[in-house]
Amino acid sequence: MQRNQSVKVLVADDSMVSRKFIRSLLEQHLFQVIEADDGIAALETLNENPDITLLITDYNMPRLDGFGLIIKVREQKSREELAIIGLSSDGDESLSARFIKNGANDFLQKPFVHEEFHCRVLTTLDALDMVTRLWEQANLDYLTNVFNRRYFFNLYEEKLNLIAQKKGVLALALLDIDFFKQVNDTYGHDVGDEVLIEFAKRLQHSFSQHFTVARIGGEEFVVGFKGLNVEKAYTLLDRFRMQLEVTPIATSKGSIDITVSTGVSEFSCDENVDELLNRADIGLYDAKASGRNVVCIAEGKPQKTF
Ligand SMILES: Nc1nc2c(ncn2[C@@H]2O[C@H](COP(=O)(O)OP(=O)(O)OP(=O)(O)O)[C@@H](O)[C@H]2O)c(=O)[nH]1
Repeated sequence: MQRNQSVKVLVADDSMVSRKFIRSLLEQHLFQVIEADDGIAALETLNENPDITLLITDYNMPRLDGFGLIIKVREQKSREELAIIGLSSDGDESLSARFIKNGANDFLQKPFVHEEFHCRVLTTLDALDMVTRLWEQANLDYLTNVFNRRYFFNLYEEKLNLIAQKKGVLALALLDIDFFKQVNDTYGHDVGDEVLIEFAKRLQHSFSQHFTVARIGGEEFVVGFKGLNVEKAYTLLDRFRMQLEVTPIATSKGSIDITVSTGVSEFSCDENVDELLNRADIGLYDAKASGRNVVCIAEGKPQKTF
């Protein structure tokens, strides 16, 4: 029940009586309910509320019917992102199979027993939760909860091809916490973990609204700056570096001063992720060699803005 309070369900049905009835069943289980009176209104509502996780849709509706709605929705959202349950009072026995072929997760024939309705909704949402958990285990870093290496490489293989086709720009930063071994040696591995978690939070806070942040190794993180050239990325990264330097990380063993060294490279159309990352690594090597706590543009000289 507690989970249900955060679940938004969209009910698409042209019959107000039917919508109100389904709403009352869902609200008994504390779901948040939104209504739409046909397929077009449902599409608009889904666009305005990207956090809807379940769509319950009737088959016969004016303007756009249940099948048309599902086909349109599935162009944007997979079964793992948005669950759909089809409903119909039409006696056509092939409807359930057609609903599912078109992309519904499940189907219910009207009229239905309340208990069956609740079972279908809960089973569909449980399956969605399980897929989400599996996806998170495969793609998020277990310690810091930012994207992991696997996610980053998969995403960027695709992204670089698209950027090359469109002649877009992208800068890639490789960030490595300075003297991190000393943190572990002085305070213990658990405190080292606390530092990594807070460092990742700060990176996310600074960059993840517009850019991709991932942990790709022990104390190594990447940020992919799609749409930015290396100079613009440098400015953001150097601001991050300065803020980190003056804001110690609070841990269970007290505040710890941390600095970061960063290498940043700009995508050139004929390279893959490994090559781009290798060039950022050359920048990182320069940053470490020049004394750390600095951002270096790949194959360039260490630069500070002050
Ligand atoms: N606590 C913690 N430590 C980790 C984790 N992964 C890697 N490390 C540690 O990170 C440290 C990295 O140390 P080094 O590669 O020697 O680099 P450094 O001490 O940061 O020195 P520079 O990079 O040269 O500034 C090692 O001590 C690893 O054991 C982790 O998940 N948790």
